[in-house]
This record gives sequence, C-alpha cells and structure tokens, in this order.
Amino acid sequence: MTGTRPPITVFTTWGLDPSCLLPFSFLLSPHSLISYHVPWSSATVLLAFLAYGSAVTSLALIYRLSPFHPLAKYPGPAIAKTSRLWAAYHCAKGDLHRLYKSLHDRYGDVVRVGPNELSIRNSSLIHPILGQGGLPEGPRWEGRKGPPALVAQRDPLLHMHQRKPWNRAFSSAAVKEYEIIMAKQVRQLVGCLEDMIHRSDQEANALIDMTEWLNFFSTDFMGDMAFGGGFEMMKAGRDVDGHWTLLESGVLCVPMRMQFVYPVTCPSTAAILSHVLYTSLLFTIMGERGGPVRFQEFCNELVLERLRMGAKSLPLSGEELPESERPSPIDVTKDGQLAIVGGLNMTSSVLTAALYYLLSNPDAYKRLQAEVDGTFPSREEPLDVTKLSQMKWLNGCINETLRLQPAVPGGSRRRVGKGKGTRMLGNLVIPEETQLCLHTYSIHHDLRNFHTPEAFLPERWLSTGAPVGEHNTAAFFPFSYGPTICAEKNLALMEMRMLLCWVLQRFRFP
Ligand code: HEM
Repeated sequence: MTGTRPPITVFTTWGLDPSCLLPFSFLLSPHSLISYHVPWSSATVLLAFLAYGSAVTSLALIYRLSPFHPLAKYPGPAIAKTSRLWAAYHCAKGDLHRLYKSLHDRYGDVVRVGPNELSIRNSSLIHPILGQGGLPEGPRWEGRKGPPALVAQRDPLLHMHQRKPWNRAFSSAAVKEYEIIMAKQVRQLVGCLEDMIHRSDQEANALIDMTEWLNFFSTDFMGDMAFGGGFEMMKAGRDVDGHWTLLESGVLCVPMRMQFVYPVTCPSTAAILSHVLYTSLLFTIMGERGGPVRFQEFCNELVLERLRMGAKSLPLSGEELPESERPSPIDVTKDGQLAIVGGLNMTSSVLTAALYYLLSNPDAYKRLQAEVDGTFPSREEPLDVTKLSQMKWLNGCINETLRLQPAVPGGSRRRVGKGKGTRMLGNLVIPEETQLCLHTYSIHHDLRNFHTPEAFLPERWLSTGAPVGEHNTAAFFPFSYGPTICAEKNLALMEMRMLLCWVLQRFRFP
C-alpha cells in the first residue's frame, strides 16, 4: 500500500494539456482512490485509464441517445444510435442489407443507423444526393498512401478530372472495340468448362464451381482490359500467384465488398471493420503491408511493361488526352487495380446471382433458353452486341437480378462535410458531418416502386406502359447515379449479356 499519488504528468506525456482535464477533474478521483489501494504505479495508470475511458464512453453514449444529439429526431434502434459495432456484427453475419430493409419497413424512409449516420429509402432523393451538386463521398477511403483512386476522390473537380480517361475508355462507342477481347475471354471460359465436363466421370452431370470460374473469367478479362493481360487464371485453372485469394481476403477494401451479397459472396475483414473504424486507422494497422503491396507491385510492373510497349495497350492511360490532362503511371496503376477489383467482385457476383435465379425459376430459364437459341441458331457464337442488347428477356433477367441483388446493396455512403452547414434534402434537415446512404437494396425492394418486389419477374421489364406506382424505373439504380455512376456500366452489361448467352447456348443446367 502506498499513499503516493501518481504524478499528473502521466497525462502530459500523452500530449494532453492537463488543463483540458479540469472539466473532468471528477474523473481523477477514482484515479486517486485507486492509487491508495494498488501498490504498482503501472496498474494504477491502467486502472485510471480504464476508469477515464469508461466515463468518457458513458458520456458519449448518453449524448448519442439524448434529445440534444443533432440526429435525435430521426427514428432507429437504440443500439444503432450508440455505435456502428452492431452494423459490423451484421456485416459479418451477412445480413446487413436485409436488416436495413427491415428497419425501413419498421421506422419509415429515414432511419438512424449509426451515431451520425442515416439510411434513406426514398427514390425522389436519388438525384439530390447522388446527382450533380449532390453530396460528396464519405470518408471511408481516406488513409491510403499516394493519390486516391477514382472511387476515393472526394473533391468533385478532381474527380471529374480523374474520370476523363474512364469516360473516354468506356463510352458506349469505345466499348464496342472491346468485343474482341471479351469474345476471346468468353470463348476461353466456355472451352475450359467443356474440357472439365469431358474430363469428368459423369459427363452428363458434371459438377463445376461456377462462382470460382466466373471469378477467374472476370479477373482475366479485366486484367486484359486494364493492363493488357497478365493474370491467366483460366489457363492455370487456379489462382497460381494468390492474387484472387488476396483480393478475396478483402485487404484492399473494395467498395463492392462493403456489403454482403447473398448468395454469392461473403464479407471481408476490411468490410466488417470499415463500419467501426475509419479506413485511415484500418490501413495504418493492416492495409499497406504484405499482400496489398505485392499486388500493387505486380500491377506496377504490368503498367510499366505496357507503357514501354506503347500506351495504346492501356485503355486507362489517357494517351489521347493532352499531355497536361494525362494520368501519371501511378494513377494508371491505381485505376487498373480498381478495374480489376471491380471486375472481380461485381460482374462475377451478379452473374452467379443470375444463374441462381434462373435455376430457381425454371419457366424464366426455359424462356431465356428459347430466346438464346432463336437469336443465335446453329451454335452461332453470340458476338453481335447489337443483337445481344436487343434480347428483351435476357435484359429483363439481368435487370431483375440487379434489382433483387444489387452488387452494392448499401449504396454509396455520402457525407455533409464539416463546415458546410446544414443541408436540406427535400424536406429533410441534414446536420453538418452526417453520413448517409441511399439504401439501394431497400429502394429496389420497396412495394411503392415495384409490385411483388421479392419475386423474380423479368417480364416486369418488358412492359412499357406500367404505372410508376408499380414499376418505377427511376428507382432502379444498381450502377449508382450521377457523376460517380459506375464507370464501366456499358462494359459490364455487355459482358454479362455475352457470357450468359454463350454459356446457355453451350450448356444445359439441371
Ligand atoms: C454488374 C456489374 C457492376 C455493378 C452493378 C457496378 C456498380 C457500381 C456502383 C453501385 C458504383 C458506385 C459505388 C460507390 O459510389 O461507392 C460503381 C462505381 C464504380 N465502378 Fe462499377 N459496377 C459494376 C461493374 C464494374 C466493373 C466491371 C468495373 C471496372 C472494371 C467497375 C468500375 C467502377 C468504378 C471505377 C467506379 C467508380 C466510379 C466513380 O467514382 O466515378 N464497375 N459501380
């Protein structure tokens, strides 16, 4: 036992001015009490720290639940108002998007889903939030070394500048040029599947992990698009260099992995933690070491090699732009990585979901089979992108999959910036520093936008005269909306049409 009080300089060594603790001087009393009963000064400091931490945490919790909090008037479960830990837990369980939907069903169109976060299910706010002059990206991408990739760029002017090479490379006219690369990759996938079926013991009933092969395909295709090749996963039949495993682990923390997509993917550690910690802290702890660095180095090598061969082989090099507007090799590498990550997660998960829905709805499957056989008879390769874009049932099936399982179900997280003052969105008052998301999954599953919203009904996309109350196309935004709309929407649609058509033409699924 000792009566010596630990010196208050313990706090100053942490860079805190002791005067700032004066308002909390009552917190020092447990510290003093502890020091009289515990002989070791390190234990004293620890206990004081714990007491201090618990007091501050309790105060924060009380404030978050109090009527004085700026978001107090918005309804939501008490647990959500206190911390985002619950969201991380549900993200890990894989049901966060369904949970948000159930919260909207219970509380209405605006729900407080975090201490400073709102989820919105109101399609009339898509334009004010995501359109020109809407809200900037939230801070989830901060903390990474080097210049931010396109998806992380929060400054609207810089974003517009960085977006130029993407717009040029993936306009609907330019996308036609990629038909050859796409056809080569789909042909290779079909060949690999045929080989596996021939090698299998039961040729008529071969078991193939389509999710895995669609991922190999997407990675090879985007690698070809962004870097002119280099991954060759279909050729190897596995992830030889561990790139896919690395991406799967989610260490790169990709937007598409932010939420769980049933039944196709599972959430990554980074996705789960992103609900609790700012990514800056996350990346300081785990982001820029080991695997991600190896992956970046690999992409760097690919870019440098292609630049040596001539920028033409790199669609994102912006070689047709004036010198001053051309992205640096670092930007080209970052954009290329983004393209690969996007390609890997997005199209393959939507394609797997489309197969899932077709197999669960035999009538829809039969009708698609008939359309495929009628449009491309006698095993004609389905290369004609104009014909593909006119296949009504195929496009209905793709739209319906994107509606039921949007690849980014949680939508894009936006934020009213610090110092920007309160924003009015329709008749909603959004205080400064509020983060919000337009919850795509809930909007797509809202009865006010789509009749029988839980059913897979490709036919809803065929009728042109359906009333807005039953079929509200303005509430369908799986590729997001406005200046940050998916940069590869045209390409992704073409890829999905060609692949589904080709696979259905060559194989029969049970
Ligand atoms: C079915 C396929 C796809 C869907 C449903 C989809 C959906 C989306 C969505 C919802 C966003 C907005 C994300 C946000 O704001 O946080 C987005 C952005 C983006 N996507 Fe896609 N995507 C798909 C395929 C792809 C592919 C294959 C690529 C690239 C290879 C790609 C590249 C991008 C990029 C670069 C952005 C950022 C755009 C910007 O900030 O200006 N996407 N995508």
